[in-house]
Amino acid sequence: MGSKSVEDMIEASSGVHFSGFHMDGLGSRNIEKATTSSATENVHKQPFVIGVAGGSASGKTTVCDMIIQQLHDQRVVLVNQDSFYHNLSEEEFARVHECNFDHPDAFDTEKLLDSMENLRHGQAVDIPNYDFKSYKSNVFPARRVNPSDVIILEGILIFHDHRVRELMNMKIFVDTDADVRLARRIRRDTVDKGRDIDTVLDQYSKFVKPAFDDFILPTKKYADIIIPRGGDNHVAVDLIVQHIRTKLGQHDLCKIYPNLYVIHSTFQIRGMHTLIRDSQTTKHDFVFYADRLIRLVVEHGLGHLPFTEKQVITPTGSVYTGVDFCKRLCGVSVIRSGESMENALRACCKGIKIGKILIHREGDNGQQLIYEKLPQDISQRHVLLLDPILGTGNSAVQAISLLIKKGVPESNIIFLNLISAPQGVHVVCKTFPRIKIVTSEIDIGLNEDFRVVPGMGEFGDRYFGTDDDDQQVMTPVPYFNRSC
Ligand SMILES: Nc1ncnc2c1ncn2[C@@H]1O[C@H](COP(=O)(O)OP(=O)(O)O)[C@@H](O)[C@H]1O
Ligand SMILES: Nc1ccn([C@@H]2O[C@H](COP(=O)(O)O)[C@@H](O)[C@H]2O)c(=O)n1
Repeated sequence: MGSKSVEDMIEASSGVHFSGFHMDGLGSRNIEKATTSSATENVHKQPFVIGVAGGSASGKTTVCDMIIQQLHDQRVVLVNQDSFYHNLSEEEFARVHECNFDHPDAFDTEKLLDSMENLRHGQAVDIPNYDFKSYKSNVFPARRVNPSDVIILEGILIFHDHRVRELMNMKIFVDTDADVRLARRIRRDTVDKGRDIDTVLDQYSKFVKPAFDDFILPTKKYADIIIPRGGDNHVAVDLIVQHIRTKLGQHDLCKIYPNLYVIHSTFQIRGMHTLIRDSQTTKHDFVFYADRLIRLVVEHGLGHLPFTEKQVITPTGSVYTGVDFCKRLCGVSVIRSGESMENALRACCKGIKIGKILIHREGDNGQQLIYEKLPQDISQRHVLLLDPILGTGNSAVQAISLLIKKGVPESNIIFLNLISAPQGVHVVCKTFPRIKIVTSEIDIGLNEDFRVVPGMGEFGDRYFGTDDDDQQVMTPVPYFNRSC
C-alpha cells in the first residue's frame, strides 16, 4: 500500500491532518524534504522551545540552570535575550545613563528571530556575546550554538513580540517580589558589574521599574506556568522538567495510539541507532549494535505482558512482594529479518517456543504468505511478533491476520521492532487497535520505493551479510549456531 492511501485513510477516519508529516512535529519546509529525500539527507525533529521571562533579577537564569542541570541527558541549549541588545553608538555611549535597556526597542528582535528560526530548523548559529561594560556585542567573539533537542530562550521581554512567543512550546514566567528583585539587582550590579549604587538606583527608578510595569508584567498573561519565588521553588522546577521529559520522550503518534510504545530515548540509544543507520558501518558493528538495540526492545516488550503478584522470602527472612512472569508466551518471527530478534528473545525467556512466518513481497504492493510454522497451542499464548522494520505495514497486517486466524486474541499480540514508519504504525494500529507495538524509533516516512527514511537500508541483508558490497569480509556464521 502506498503512503498516499494510508494518509487518506487516516485523515478520513481520525480527522488528523496528514499532508506531509505533520505529526512528527516537522515544519512545512521539512515536509517536502522528508517525502522526497534520499536516505543520506539530513532530516531532524524540531526542538522543544521553552521561554523563560520575568523581571530583572527575578531568578530567570537560576531557573534555567536548574532545568538544564536536571535535563543532563538531553541536548539543551540556552539563548539569552541579553545577547541581542543593540550596540550603542559613540553618541549614545556618551549618554549611557539616559539609555533605556528595559524597553523592547533596546533589543535586535529581528536578529533573535532569525537565530531561533535557524536553530529550530537544525542549523548552528552564532549568538553575539554582549559586553555589559562596553555596551557592545562585537567586542568578544560570537558563541557558536548547535541545534539541540531543547532550546531555552531567557530574557525580560521574550514574551513581548508575538512572533517570538509563537516559537515557544512552553512559556514560563518567574514571579519574584519587587523588593527581592531590587535587592538582588543592587548586589549584582555593584559587586559583579562594578557599578556604583547611585547609578544602579537611578537606572532602577527611571527605567527598570517603569518598564517592568509597562512591558514585562503585562506579558505574564502569556505564560503557561508562573513560578513564584524563582529558583527557590524546587517543586515547580521538578514538575516542569517532568513535563519536558514527557514531551521529549513521547512521539506524537503515541498520543493518537495509546498502544504504541516508543522506548525512552537516551544518548546511548541514539548512538546505537547512529551506528546501525550509518551506511559505512561494518557488518560486525552493525550486528553488534543491532543486537543491543533488539535486546532493549525485547526487554521493553516483555514488560507489557501480564503478571501475577508473588511473594518470596529473602535470605534475611523478610518478605519481598514482587511479580511472577507471564508463563504462556511464544515468539513468532517474520522471516528473514525477524529471525535476527530470536536470540534476544531466547536470552530473555528460557526455552521459549518461536514460530515462523514467511511473507513474500511481490511487486510494491502485493504481499503473499508463503510459509508458516507456529506452535500448535498458539491461541493460548501471548505472542511476541518479531520484525525489525515496520514500513508500509503490509507484512505486519498479513502476519497479524494469520495469528488472529489461528485464534490468538488481538490483545495478546505484541509487535516488536526497531524502526517504524508512521505509515506502518497507522495501518497496523487502525486495523488492529488492540495489539501493542513496541519500537525503538519512529522514522520520518517512506520514500517512493516504500523504503523507510532515513531508515537503515535492507536490515536482513546488512544483518545476515547478504548485501553484495563486501560479502568476502563477512565471517560466515552457520544458521544453526545463530538460532540456538
Ligand atoms: N533563590 C535565590 N536565592 C538567592 N539568590 C538568588 C536566587 N535566585 C537568584 N539569585 C541571585 O540573584 C541574582 C539574579 O538572579 P538571576 O537568576 O541571574 O536572575 P535573572 O536572570 O532573572 O536576572 C543572581 O546574583 C543570583 O545568584
Ligand atoms: N548594558 C546593559 C544592558 C542591560 N542592562 C540591564 O539588564 C537587565 C536584563 O538582564 P537580567 O539578567 O536582569 O534579566 C535589564 O533590566 C537592563 O536594565 C544593563 O543594566 N546594562
